Amino acid sequence: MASTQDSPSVRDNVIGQIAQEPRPAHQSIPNFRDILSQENRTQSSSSIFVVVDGKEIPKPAKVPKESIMEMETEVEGGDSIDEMRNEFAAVVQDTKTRRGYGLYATSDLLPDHLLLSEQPALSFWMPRDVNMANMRKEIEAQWCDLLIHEQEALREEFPKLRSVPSGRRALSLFQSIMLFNFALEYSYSSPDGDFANIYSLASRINHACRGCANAVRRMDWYEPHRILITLIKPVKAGQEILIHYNTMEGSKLACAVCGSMSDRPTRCQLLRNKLEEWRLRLGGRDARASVATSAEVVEEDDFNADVPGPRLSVLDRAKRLRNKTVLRWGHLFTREGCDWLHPWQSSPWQSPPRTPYPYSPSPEIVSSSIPILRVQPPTDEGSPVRRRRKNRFRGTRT
Ligand SMILES: C[S@@+](CC[C@H](N)C(=O)[O-])C[C@H]1O[C@@H](n2cnc3c(N)ncnc32)[C@H](O)[C@@H]1O
Repeated sequence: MASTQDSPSVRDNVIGQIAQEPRPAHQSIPNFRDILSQENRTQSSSSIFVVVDGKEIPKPAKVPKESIMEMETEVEGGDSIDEMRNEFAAVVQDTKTRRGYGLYATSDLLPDHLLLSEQPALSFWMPRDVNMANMRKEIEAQWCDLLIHEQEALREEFPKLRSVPSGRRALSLFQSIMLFNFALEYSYSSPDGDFANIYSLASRINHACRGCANAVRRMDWYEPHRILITLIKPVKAGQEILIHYNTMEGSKLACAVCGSMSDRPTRCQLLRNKLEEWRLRLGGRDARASVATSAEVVEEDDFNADVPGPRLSVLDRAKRLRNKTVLRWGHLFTREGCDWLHPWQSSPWQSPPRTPYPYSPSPEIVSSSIPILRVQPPTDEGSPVRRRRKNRFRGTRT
């Protein structure tokens, strides 16, 4: 991978360009979304991140688009630092709650840390102009198009895929529906809305309200749509990583931390956030650590918004009311009755234990080797799955 340390970052360039352009008086200072959309329009470049000794160095890079495929082949196949970072930064574990599996940090990290930078393990092309039934058939066809060992690897990775057989030319209606539901549940829509991307680690992240989420997501505009998960709060080793889904699906889920059904935290959580902020301030730590400023979260999340806003059915509203009541009372109980607390909390009022920073990883973490799924074996011409799928749909896309 070419060293690009000295070159200015794409975003800096964009900011520079925006600053140089004469701006009409009525136009406000460009916000984060403007900068991102400018960046996305910079067709010939891509941002690359590199990690050295477990620390993220946002590597400013301006890479010609032609060389991106080459670099990614290198990353997919070799002992990439990027993969190492993902592997060591977070692990999938059973939350032992109704949330099922979740993603947990393996070390103590501060806000703004880029936790994951991951390529999709699988991406389904989602034609926009077809109805749900046809989309299900389309996804079924794409699944049947995969090689058996790719299907097997995915089935092993995601327990919810175990009812979907491998090596078949077609699926039964039940299997097809299971596959479709899996795709809807685990995928992040690409920024252009054309692909539903499923990631080994990022697709395991559970939902929290905006105030309680400790990370935000962003996705590369270009294929293969690498997802970037950045922390907005300090996390402790063993703490669950949570993002605000900001989708219709997310609006039906209770926040994993405070139980709020809206995108705002409960008052109790707000109070805890405030107390935590002051605790850190008094301790001379970075004050912005505790509470993500809503503005930041909104900026990043809105960029990823899949739907304009939640529109709940009567049944969903009734469920929401029921959950709200149950979860609110749950706060009165201890950890056993209150399964959304973080592992370090024995009660909702307890502050996280302090650990010195920078964190030096413990020997167990360094020596643990969590296999990373590589569904697409690297070849000289890129991934066979993607190539085959592209050929299949060539000429059919509008
Ligand atoms: C992207 S998956 C997350 C990983 C999933 N928990 C697993 O077991 O693999 C999204 C699904 O996780 C569950 N989930 C996520 N956040 C949740 C929450 N706060 N409360 C309850 N369930 C949640 C929901 O079933 C949702 O459809």
